[in-house]
Amino acid sequence: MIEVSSTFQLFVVFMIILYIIKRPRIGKNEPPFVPYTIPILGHTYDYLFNTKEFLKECKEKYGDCFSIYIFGEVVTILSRDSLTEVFRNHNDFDMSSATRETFPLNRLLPYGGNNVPFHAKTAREQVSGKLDINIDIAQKYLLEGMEKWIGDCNEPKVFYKTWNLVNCIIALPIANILVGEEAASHEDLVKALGDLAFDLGPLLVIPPILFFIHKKLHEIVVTLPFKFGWNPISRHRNIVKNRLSPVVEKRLKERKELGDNYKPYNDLLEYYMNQPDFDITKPNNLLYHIDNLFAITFASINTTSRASVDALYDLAGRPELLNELYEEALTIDKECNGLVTLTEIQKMVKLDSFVKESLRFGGSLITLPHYVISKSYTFSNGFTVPGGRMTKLYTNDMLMAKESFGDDAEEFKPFRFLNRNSPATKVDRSYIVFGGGKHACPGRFFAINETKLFLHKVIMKYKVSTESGKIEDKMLIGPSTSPSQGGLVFENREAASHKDLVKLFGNFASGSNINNSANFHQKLYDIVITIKCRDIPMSMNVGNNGF
Ligand code: HEM
Repeated sequence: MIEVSSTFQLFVVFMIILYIIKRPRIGKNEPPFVPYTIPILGHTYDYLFNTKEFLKECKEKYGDCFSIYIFGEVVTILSRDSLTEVFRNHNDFDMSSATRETFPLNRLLPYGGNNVPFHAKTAREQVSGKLDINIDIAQKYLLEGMEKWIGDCNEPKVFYKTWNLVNCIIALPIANILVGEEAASHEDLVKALGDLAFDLGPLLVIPPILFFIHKKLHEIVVTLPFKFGWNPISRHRNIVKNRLSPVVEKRLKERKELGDNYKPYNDLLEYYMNQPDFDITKPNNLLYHIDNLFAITFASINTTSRASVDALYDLAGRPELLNELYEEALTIDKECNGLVTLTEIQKMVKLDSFVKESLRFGGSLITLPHYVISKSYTFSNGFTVPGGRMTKLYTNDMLMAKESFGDDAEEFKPFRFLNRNSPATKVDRSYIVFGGGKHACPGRFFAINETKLFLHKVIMKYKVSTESGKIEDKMLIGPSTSPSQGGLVFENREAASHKDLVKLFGNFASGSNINNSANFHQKLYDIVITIKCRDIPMSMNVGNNGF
């Protein structure tokens, strides 16, 4: 009994000390601080479990820029103009150090991988900068991946873990672009790269409860399992090392033997091999380059597959949109006989607008944390935040701004950006899906084109619908979202159309369509164009088509 009471006393003393140490200290001229009632916990509960309403209320009451108390620290939430200032002033705000706190990439990739400017240059020059070549590779392997993981679907097939499915398909072309066809012919390597981000994903969603005591504690606890054998990174690193070593050796031998006649490979591995610090005779040098490869893998595969799966759900819940995009796809596909190049992707203007709208509706409320790294920063609205302050961007508020997207900003309008000289890759003050300013995502040109190509191939081959028949909502996890896990139904277009045709004539023969011949003609026309009777002009009107 005495032991219980002394433990309790100790706990109370600990909490009092914690309260005193962690008391929010708000300086002069800071953004308004939102009052709270529960000591220590502050706004943490509302931020995690009532995020949408909580942030909305705060913004209505305190304006675009306000501070809250979560996980034992004061965090300043920024929207609209003050958010834009973060992107414009990269010498005052830093994202890497802020992200590292909850996602210690430096601990996960101990050999390398932390040189962000190098990855930005790599993505800009080698991935987005070689779009022509990379899109050809993407086309070949997207088709192979779709064949392998989705299949023919002559009978409708329902998929549930759709993000994983799409991630497998997206990983295949990206792996080929990163390490080349020879290494990427090994399934275990492609799987290692594809799974990398998913295996690390759980780290991102662990709420940093230990921040209440000390920030470092969270990192120690999160990386603890790695020390006891649970380390997805080292497992993947071994696979990639085993597959890349012989390829690297072969290329080095070719370089030596062929000299000036050596024909460089068009992949990122070749780029790494051309770096002055590439020397596999040095210990851990190959591991250093593999960690660099992991960093770019982490930035590219999971993000692109997320964009693609979100768009797929947005499409599947809207059959009329699918039909409209199918018409555009069919016209373009006919022009190039199914062999799509960058030029054709650029002609897919409706698809582009839809992808942009789908990304705008990503749904995550708060993203892109940044630390104030200068002594202090004064926003143009006059508020000052001190150095060392964590700021978080209320991106969803900006993406739903009526001032930028019109009065219907909160409505999903797939062709909102059509004929507006506003492609999905364009970053501007309010379209911040890819960040902004100096650090705006350099991989976005590739990501958008690959997403469009993937959707094009899916639209051409399948009828996609949600199993529920409704538009599926994303799952809100605190301030972030994850794709719906509702079933997606894939059905081969041609097989479905043949069945529809048999059914239509069956009904006609039994007389059930006899009183509605316009309806019969329209249905017949839809079916015929779907079966790729490509000589029928798309604009042909049922009223005067002579059926
Ligand atoms: C739809 C897919 C993608 C989305 C939504 C996305 C989003 C983002 C965002 C929001 C940032 C932070 C920007 C900022 O700090 O202002 C970023 C940075 C970055 N992204 Fe992407 N990204 C995608 C695809 C890719 C791809 C395919 C690559 C590589 C090929 C890539 C490479 C990078 C790199 C290297 C950075 C760091 C840039 C820097 O700090 O200077 N991303 N991305």
